[in-house]
Amino acid sequence: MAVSGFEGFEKRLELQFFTHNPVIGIGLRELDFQSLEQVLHQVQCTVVSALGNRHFDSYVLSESSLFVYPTKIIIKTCGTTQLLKSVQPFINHARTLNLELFTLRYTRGSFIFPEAQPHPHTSFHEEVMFLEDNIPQNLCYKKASVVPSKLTSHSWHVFSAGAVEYSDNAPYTVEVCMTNLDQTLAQKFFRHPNDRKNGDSAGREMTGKTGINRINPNAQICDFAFDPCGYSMNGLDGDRYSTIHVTPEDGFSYASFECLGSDHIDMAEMVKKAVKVFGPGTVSVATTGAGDDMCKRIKAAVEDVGMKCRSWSTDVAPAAGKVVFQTFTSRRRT
Ligand SMILES: C[S@+](CC[C@H](N)C(=O)[O-])C[C@H]1O[C@@H](n2cnc3c(N)ncnc32)[C@H](O)[C@@H]1O
Repeated sequence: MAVSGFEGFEKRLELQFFTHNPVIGIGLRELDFQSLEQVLHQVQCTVVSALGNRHFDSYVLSESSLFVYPTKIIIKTCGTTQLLKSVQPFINHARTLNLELFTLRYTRGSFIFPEAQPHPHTSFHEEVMFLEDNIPQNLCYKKASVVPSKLTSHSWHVFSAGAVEYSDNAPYTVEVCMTNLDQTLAQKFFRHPNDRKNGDSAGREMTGKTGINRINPNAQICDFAFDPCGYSMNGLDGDRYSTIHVTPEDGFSYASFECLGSDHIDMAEMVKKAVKVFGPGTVSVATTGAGDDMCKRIKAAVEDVGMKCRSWSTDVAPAAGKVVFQTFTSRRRT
């Protein structure tokens, strides 16, 4: 944990694999728990809770979340974890299952405590160099971008690489980062001393009391409350995941909401409900692979809960598609 405070902003890595085998079966889900733990050990985090369904496995980590699909891995870690150290081990494990990497996407916001980050995360430049050194040569459609905003402390860092160009039918993702949480709402993510609960039961209680369970009522939820404070959850709704992580400590409070998009869910409504849970002073929304209509709907939904859009920036990467980065500040608190 950083000396100055806990770094809530996550680093997120998405790895997509392909196989020449026409029958994929459970693919990467075949990796045993011990192998996953070995990779997580290099990243410097552990599994605290797990839940799977017919489509994928989800793990709540001591620092955020891991999702394993048959041909895709999404891992998101915060604090001073060394996320990019998982790239090579995951590629090697996948090879044992005849799966080859064909796209990689790394994203993160701007750290609150950048000076506390260890190698290979001391700067975006270092992260990009490390990635370039650790991905196969055939991932030739590459781009690194820092997508700016009008809020100087918020920019969106994206590195993507693919063996093929981005295709429009890939699902879109929405990554919401919130800082300066309303103190009364953040207090709900502190445990009561001597509550005689474990991380799972205290997490379940927070999920209900904060309204997180109403963001997507169809989702199965795997939740965990840290001691004395902090909360993480993974939501499973068919083949779509969602995830929330909360650092409630005043001075560096942070919460994130992330969800995989589809035509079957009202994403804008979900983002709106998630922002309402935390009453943040600042919100950023990074949408990857969605159309402008969806981004406009999300903007309107966030503005509906007392936020004002301050900036809207766009970047296009050959392997990731269009990235829209929007920032908002609270009308109430400015
Ligand atoms: C892992 S959670 C959520 C992470 C997420 N990226 C975020 O900051 O919203 C982090 C919160 O849990 C608290 N916490 C308590 N014990 C922890 C532990 N053993 N490992 C990581 N975080 C812990 C931290 O102080 C922080 O408030």
